[in-house]
Amino acid sequence: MSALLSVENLEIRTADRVLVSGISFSLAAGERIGLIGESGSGKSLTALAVLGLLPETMRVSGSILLDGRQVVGARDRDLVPLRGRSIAAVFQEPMTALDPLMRIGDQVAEVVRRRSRRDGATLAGADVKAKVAGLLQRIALPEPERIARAFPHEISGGQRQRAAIAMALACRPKLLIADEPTTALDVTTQAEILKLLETLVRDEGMGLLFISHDLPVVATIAERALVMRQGELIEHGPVGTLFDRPVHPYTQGLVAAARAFDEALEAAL
Ligand SMILES: Nc1ncnc2c1ncn2[C@@H]1O[C@H](COP(=O)(O)OP(=O)(O)OP(=O)(O)O)[C@@H](O)[C@H]1O
Repeated sequence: MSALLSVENLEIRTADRVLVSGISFSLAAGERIGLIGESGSGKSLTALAVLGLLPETMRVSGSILLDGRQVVGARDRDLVPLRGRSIAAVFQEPMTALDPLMRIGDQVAEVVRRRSRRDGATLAGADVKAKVAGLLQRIALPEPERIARAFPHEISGGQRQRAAIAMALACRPKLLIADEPTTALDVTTQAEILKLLETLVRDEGMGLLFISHDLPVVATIAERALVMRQGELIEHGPVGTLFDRPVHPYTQGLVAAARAFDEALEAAL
């Protein structure tokens, strides 16, 4: 089976610094991969490269084949059809995806309309409304009708992230990139959003590239994980193996820290 995403020897540099180098991995349709590493290790830049959204000042080399299309070196207008149909993203701060001056329901409706136009269909107003209601229901928002009428600042951070997820879902992408989607939320909301993402990705058969600095969080949602450090990929494998038999001292440190945290938590209970 050919990969949905295949990254080979990716290098990202500015005029005077190599920020990411020698990254190679592939992701099959429906597969869930975690990208883990400390702050500044190059996770977000790798994700932005896959989305074709790196700042213009950065030079990219290597190959990123997404759904059969080469992203490296592609013109932005050639990538527009890929975004939304093949790939969508959810970021740490939901306000990056939301328009502060537009009601939540209208924003989701906009994506539903755009997606159906790309499929060559024009939906009637009532059909759009029904699809928006269905999406808001699927992301388990309380009072979906009130939230559909609300502006982003009138709902909570967790609700905003759910709305951003609804917009990504409305694209029906083959691959979802989730870059630290729960970091800005409190612990209970984090767990709820993780569960929601996991269910949706499984139900839709979407591929997932889940970025986090938190190994236990990655372990709950991904099948395989890639560990990055200082712009390089230092270890990868099934999450169970990484947890039980980490090879690189950095990964060993991550596992030890996660275990120590678990033990401290248990002792406190
Ligand atoms: N626009 C930019 N210009 C120059 N350097 C940048 C830019 N964006 C990121 N970097 C640098 O590239 C490196 C990788 O950054 P990146 O954002 O990918 O890290 P990360 O692993 O996602 O970190 P975090 O977990 O903190 O988000 C860092 O050293 C960062 O300072």
